[in-house]
Parts: sequence; structure tokens; C-alpha cells
Amino acid sequence: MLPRHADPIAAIATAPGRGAVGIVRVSGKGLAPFVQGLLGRTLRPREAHYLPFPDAQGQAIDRGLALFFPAPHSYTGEDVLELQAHGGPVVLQLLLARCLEAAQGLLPRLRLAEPGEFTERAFLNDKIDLAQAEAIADLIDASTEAAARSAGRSLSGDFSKEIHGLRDALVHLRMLVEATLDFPEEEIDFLRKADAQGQLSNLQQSLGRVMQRAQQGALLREGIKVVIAGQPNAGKSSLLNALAGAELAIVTPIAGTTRDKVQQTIQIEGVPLHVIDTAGLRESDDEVEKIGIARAWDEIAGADAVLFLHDLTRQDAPDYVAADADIAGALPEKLPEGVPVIDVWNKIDRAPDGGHAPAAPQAGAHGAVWLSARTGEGLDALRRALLAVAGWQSAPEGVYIARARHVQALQAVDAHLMEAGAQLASDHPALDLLAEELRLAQNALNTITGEFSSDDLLGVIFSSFCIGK
Ligand SMILES: Nc1nc2c(c(=O)[nH]1)N(C=O)[C@@H](CNc1ccc(C(=O)N[C@@H](CCC(=O)O)C(=O)O)cc1)CN2
Ligand SMILES: Nc1nc2c(ncn2[C@@H]2O[C@H](COP(=O)(O)OP(=O)(O)OP(=O)(O)O)[C@@H](O)[C@H]2O)c(=O)[nH]1
Ligand SMILES: [K+]
Repeated sequence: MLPRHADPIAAIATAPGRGAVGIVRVSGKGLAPFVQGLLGRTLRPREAHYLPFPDAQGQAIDRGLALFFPAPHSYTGEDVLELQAHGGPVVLQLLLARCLEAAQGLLPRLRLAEPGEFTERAFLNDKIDLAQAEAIADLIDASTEAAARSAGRSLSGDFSKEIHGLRDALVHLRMLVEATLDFPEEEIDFLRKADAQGQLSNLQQSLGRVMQRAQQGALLREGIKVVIAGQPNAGKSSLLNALAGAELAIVTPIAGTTRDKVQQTIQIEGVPLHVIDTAGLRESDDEVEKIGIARAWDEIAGADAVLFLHDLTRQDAPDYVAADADIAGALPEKLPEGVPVIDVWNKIDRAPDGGHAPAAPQAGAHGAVWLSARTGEGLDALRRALLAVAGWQSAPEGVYIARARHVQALQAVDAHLMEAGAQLASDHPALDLLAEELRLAQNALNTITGEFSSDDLLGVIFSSFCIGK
């Protein structure tokens, strides 16, 4: 059986629904006879031809632009045919079906493309590397301008260039060590003269810089999940609305208004924050409210950061203060270690002394913010606090998009280089161990650009693309 990568594939390349223009794309080897059969003529390479797209009876389904990209000069590196038609879902489905029909006898095995399969071919045919392929998906999925721009930088190869720079330095060091293996007599001197240690520490420094930027890029891509928690009427829904600049969640003076979570992605300096308003935490006999409260705790357990809201106007009510203390006590049990909690003291507009002397316990080792969700005073301080706990440091210029997978690979490289460094620093370095650590470091690095990666990994990456990409 031929591998699935050998099949010609077809798909609608444009978004589902109505649009001004829609594109059906076909990629495969030896498309020319199929193009002739489908359109009744040949097409000059890479030139737009305005012509009818006929059905099997020769009746025009639509008139549009046909483009033929002969291999290897195409998106996928194979022959590609594009039918750029009017963007109605029925028109495009008819054209796609017509392609599959016309393929019979002319283009055996033509089938519908799986998600990401065009881009997977671009990768397999060395048009782009794996980090660039991921950047294409990230560009499409970008939720902020900063994320889109940094995905654009990765797509142009900025990130891959950094990885290649690290790889070249690593290869140089490996050659040195491997050469030494052949002359065990002079081994130590040889490595010292060549300043292997200096080379390694330069490499570690460059790696540190790349890792830092990749972490920022991963943050831009993935954002963080921020859960607003606290007692009923603390102002959680008001805070979500204030951050989002829209009336998303219902605000009323009735305690227990919010029963289910309300989620909104906002951005601060281009960093996406997935903010979730939850039901107020309290003892309740109401069945619906109880479910909402259980969900609130589930959300808290999955948070990257928690905003623990306190109502400053209630600080003279011992029951209220005690209930806050109970929540503060329960939070650490629910939260994974290291998840920051920010204490937010709300309603400064109505607090007696501006509310700057809280009496209630603080859950957050990550500081406190005083604000009014109603007037907006103090919101900027909260935004800064959120960026700080998210770990955002850079201005977005120069950041390339990256994924958690890339950051993990870089961390693995770092760990192997540390081991290598320990060998080099010893009086009697075990050269074979040193060589092995450097080899493993290079493998980890190569998983980023896909020069060393498993089929499983490729499957996971490309299947998350949209259809027709
Ligand atoms: N109509 C259309 N627009 C599109 C795409 C597409 O497939 N079709 N793309 C799909 O995602 C993106 C562009 N990506 C592309 C990448 C490479 C080539 C290409 O023909 N490359 C050749 C020639 C390059 C050149 O002219 O210098 C090559 O690499 O050899 C085309 C599109 C966005 N816009
Ligand atoms: N004065 C003042 N009132 C506020 C402020 N924030 C919220 N409120 C009021 O407090 C009441 C409760 O606000 P919500 O935002 O619904 O509170 P919640 O924490 O979501 O409440 P639940 O849905 O019961 O959990 C409403 O009457 C709001 O107008 C504030 O900063 N200042
Ligand atoms: K409420």
C-alpha cells in the first residue's frame, strides 16, 4: 500500500460560510492530466485564468480564477491547483465534489484532505520546518495583534534561525569532543586548549536568551487562565465587566446572582487573559447555586492565577471577614503549587478610609490591589499585577511565537548542557558521557524544527489545524 502522503488531496481552503471568494485546492503529483480533464484546457504556470468551472455535463457551476502551481514551486511543494470561486458554501461543495468526480481515471486516489495535511506536505517537502508550520496555525488562531505579529516572525523563520544558530554551536562543540575521543591520551589538554568550557558557557547563555523569548512567545500564544473568586456580592461580575469593557456578566445587588461561570478573553499589552467569573463562594442549600459553587472550585483548581475578591464595605461584619478567612484557608488546598493568588480589595469608592487598611486575612503571597470595579479606579494597577504574575517582561517587538512544546524542548537542552558542563568541569571528565549529553541536547533541539521528531508528534501537531490548511 502506498503511504497516505502519496495520495493527492483536495479541500475547501477558505472558512466555512459565505464569503466574497472561496477557494478549492488540490495538491498531488502529476496533476496536469486532471487539470486538462476538469477544465478542458491547460493552464500556464502560476498565472490567473478567468474561466468557467464546468460540471460533468459541461455546464458552468461558477466562473472564477484557476491557478496552477507546478511542483516544486507551490505551497505544498507538489503540483497545486486552485479554483478561486464565489464564496458560497454550496458552490464550493459542488466544485469540491466535481474535483473528486473528475479525478476518476485521471488522478487515482484523490481524496479529501485531513486537517493540516497541505501544511504537513509543505513540511515533508522541506518548504517549511516544523516550527514554521506551527507558526502558520498560530497565525490563524492568534487572538491578539501581538500574537499575530510574533507568529508572523516565526513563520518568516526568525525562531528557526535562532534554533539553527544554537545547533551550529552545539555541533561545533560535539565535533571537538568526538575528535578528542579518538585521542584519549591528550584528551584534557586538547579540550582545554580549544576552550570547550568557554564554548559551552557561550552556548548556555545563548540558549538562555532564546528560552526567555520563547517563554514570552508561548505566553502570547496561550495566555493564562485567570479566575475571579470570592463571596457573593464582592463584585466579581462587575470586575469581569470592567476588565472586558462590556456588560458580559449579570450584576445585581442580590447575593448569588452568578450561578454559572462566565468567560471572556481580554488582552493586556497583547497578552491574552482568559478571565472567568464564578459563582460566589458560600454555604448554600439552593441546588442550582450549589452546583455553581462546585464549578467555581473546579475553575479555581485549573487556574493559572486567582483574583480573590474582598468587599471593603463589609469589613466591619465579623461573619463576612470570617468567611473570607475560610476561603483563604481552602484556596491553597485546591490550587496547584505555585499558582499565584492576588487579593483584590473592591469598592474603594465606598470604603470609609479609601479602604487602605484591610482587616481581613490575605491569601495572596502575590500582593494585593485596591480598586473599584464600579468607577474603574485601580484597574490599571490590577492589569500590571496580572502581567507580572503572567511573567510578561518584554515589549512584544522581537518576540517570536512559540509553544509550550518548544519551551520544554529548550529546557531539555538546558538540562543536557548542565550535565555536559558538570563533566567538563571535573578533573577526569568521562568523555563518552560528555559526548552522549551533547548528542541528546542536539536531538532535543532538533525536535523544535522537526529534524528529529516522531510520527506521533507530527500527527498531534497537524491534526490540530483547520481543514483545508
Ligand atoms: N490563493 C492562495 N493564497 C494564499 C495561500 C494559498 O495557498 N493560496 N497560502 C497558503 O497557505 C498562503 C501563502 N503561502 C504560499 C507559500 C508558497 C507559495 C509558493 O507558490 N511558493 C513557491 C514560489 C515562491 C515564489 O514565488 O518565489 C515556492 O516556494 O517555490 C504560495 C503560497 C496565504 N495565501
Ligand atoms: N460601590 C460599589 N459597588 C460595587 C462595586 N463593585 C460591585 N458593586 C456592587 O456590588 C453588587 C454585587 O456586584 P456583582 O458584580 O454582581 O457581585 P458578584 O461578586 O458577581 O456577586 P455574585 O453573583 O452574587 O457572586 C452590585 O450591586 C454591584 O453594583 C464597586 O466597586 N463599588
Ligand atoms: K451579584
